[in-house]
Amino acid sequence: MKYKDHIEAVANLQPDFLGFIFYNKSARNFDSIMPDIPKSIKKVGVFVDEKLETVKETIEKYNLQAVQLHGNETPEYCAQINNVEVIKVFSIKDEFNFDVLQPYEKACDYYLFDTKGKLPGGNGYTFNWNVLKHYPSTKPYFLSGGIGLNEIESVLSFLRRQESQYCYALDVNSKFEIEPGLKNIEELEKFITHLSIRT
Ligand SMILES: O=C(O)c1ccccc1NCC(=O)[C@H](O)[C@H](O)COP(=O)(O)O
Repeated sequence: MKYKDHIEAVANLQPDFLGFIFYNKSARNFDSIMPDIPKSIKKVGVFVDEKLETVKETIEKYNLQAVQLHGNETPEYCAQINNVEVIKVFSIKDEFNFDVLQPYEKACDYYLFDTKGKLPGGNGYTFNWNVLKHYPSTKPYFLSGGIGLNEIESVLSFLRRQESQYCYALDVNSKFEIEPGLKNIEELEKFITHLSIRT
């Protein structure tokens, strides 16, 4: 299957967001022609401490609707990205000081909680979601990090708990891959089906 057809197969699953990695140290770095994707799906550019100008140019070039920032981007940096949604990523292991969110409250649209690991993203491990019992904000957040088919029961259990009140989306990646950048469509389909029938 051509890469373009593969992306279209993922888009056929009708996710709310579809991420494209713009980080040349990643094995998933996107350096291709953007296929036509239904307008209902937001195309997300994933960046790590990228130059603001490059982020803005990439938004224009690929007509992105959101950016996901995995580096040490400051609130001031986030605030300078206009006309698209800004998802600021925070990496968590066993503990997290939620005070760091306060300066970002006005500067971004969503938080994304990922697992701290060797790489700035795509590490394939879950973090201790109990940490989110102390989530102090009302800003919607994405839950991410190591979520795969084996996590369905724990995700469903999490979604029934109070700390998931502001959980807006689930972000999945390496646990659904045949190889970096190539998703397993059947497994993604299973995941979506299980979650939409049983929540
Ligand atoms: O996936 C990458 O290669 C990557 C590299 C640099 C920054 C971010 C990256 N991925 C970001 C994601 O959105 C992942 O979905 C998120 O980190 C969770 O990944 P995984 O643990 O593999 O589910």
